[in-house]
Amino acid sequence: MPWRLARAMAAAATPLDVLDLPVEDAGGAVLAGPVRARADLPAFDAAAMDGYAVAGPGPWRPAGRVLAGRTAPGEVGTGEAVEIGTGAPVPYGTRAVVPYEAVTCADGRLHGPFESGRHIRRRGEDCRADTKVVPAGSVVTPVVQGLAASVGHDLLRVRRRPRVAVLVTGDELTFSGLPGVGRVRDAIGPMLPGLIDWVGGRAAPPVRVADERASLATAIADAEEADVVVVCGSSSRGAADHLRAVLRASEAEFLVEGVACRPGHPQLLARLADGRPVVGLPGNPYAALVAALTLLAPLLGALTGRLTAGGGWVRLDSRVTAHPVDTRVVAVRRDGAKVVPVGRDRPGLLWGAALADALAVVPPGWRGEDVELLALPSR
Ligand SMILES: Nc1nc2c(c(=O)[nH]1)N[C@H]1C(S)=C(S)[C@@H](COP(=O)(O)OP(=O)(O)OC[C@H]3O[C@@H](n4cnc5c(N)ncnc54)[C@H](O)[C@@H]3O)O[C@H]1N2
Ligand code: MOO
Repeated sequence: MPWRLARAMAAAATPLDVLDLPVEDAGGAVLAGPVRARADLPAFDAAAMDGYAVAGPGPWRPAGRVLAGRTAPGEVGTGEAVEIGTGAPVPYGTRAVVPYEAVTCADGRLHGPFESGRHIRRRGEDCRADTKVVPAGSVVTPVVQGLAASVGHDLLRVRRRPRVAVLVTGDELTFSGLPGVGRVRDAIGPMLPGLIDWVGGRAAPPVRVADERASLATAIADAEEADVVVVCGSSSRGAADHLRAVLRASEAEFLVEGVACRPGHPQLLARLADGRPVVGLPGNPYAALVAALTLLAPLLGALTGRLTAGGGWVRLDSRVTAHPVDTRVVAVRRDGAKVVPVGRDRPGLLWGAALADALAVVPPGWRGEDVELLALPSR
């Protein structure tokens, strides 16, 4: 299947259910509806400077004080100056606030410039009640949490974060210490939880599965709590690769079975009989990363209802060569206005991707047109 179509297949999943979370706990979730202001902002006419609220030109006679937090601001009359703190509600009749620095005192009178409307934040001037301030599908970032609180929200309606089971196959894998003859350190188990979290899911700790058909079938069946099951390795056609056979035997429906891309062509997406998706990632770690960004990231994005934020389209260094029929996915970094290949991105090696700013999607037969960038997790 062409790379772009495979990605679109993954992105067609139906979003999960919604829940209301306290603003403080909603970080990282995706908004199920827009955030609307629940009140005018500011909610009252307020001083923007520490100084004096006045009703017209000076000189003024000092007439009391209002500090922030007061609810009854009183009144300011002609020729009066009410001392006021930034953020405090201005007294009725205020036409300007004159900052302390601009005021001098002589003969018991205050003197200073008067400019009608100056240094008053009028009710609703930042935003009116019911204005949509953040669109549905946005990620609740720390800034969104702050804004949501400013406009009066205690709870935010978000999509449930998909729970992802990660099954790591490969009898040759070791999980600590050095690789050696016939022994390969698991690199996908340590990579996936952070990547899944970054795209809005929640990964359970990776589960090791022996290269046996029955073990893989049992592990998939046991992952019943998961909204998505990811199988690492076992995606190809070798004697120890059982994923396709297990899925066929369980009457799963294949949505994507192989993608015309390099690396990562054996990746797959299927739907279990109960509707839950299974993503098969190739065992080669860089191929697994490419597949995770091709199928898993758009799938989790769709389940959370996340607005797709592409990495943008850029001009790519002409040293990159295209493949005649497959899409190439290449580790790149920005170098001024250009994007250049990092190298060290063979299927089994994460070195290039670890140094890269993004992965560039180079279509088959590419001849120098702008290419799409896939963002990589930055932390
Ligand atoms: N006859 C064919 N053989 C292969 C094809 C093919 O089209 N026809 N495709 C090749 C490509 S491309 C890839 S990628 C691999 C995919 O294989 P699997 O997904 O079945 O994975 P394994 O065979 O188990 O492992 C491949 C390779 O990756 C290493 N590996 C596996 N898991 C991990 C892990 N968690 N961390 C680090 N390294 C891992 C494993 O030791 C192997 O070296 O198939 C090719 N063959
Ligand atoms: O397509 Mo494989 O996934 O290159 O290593």
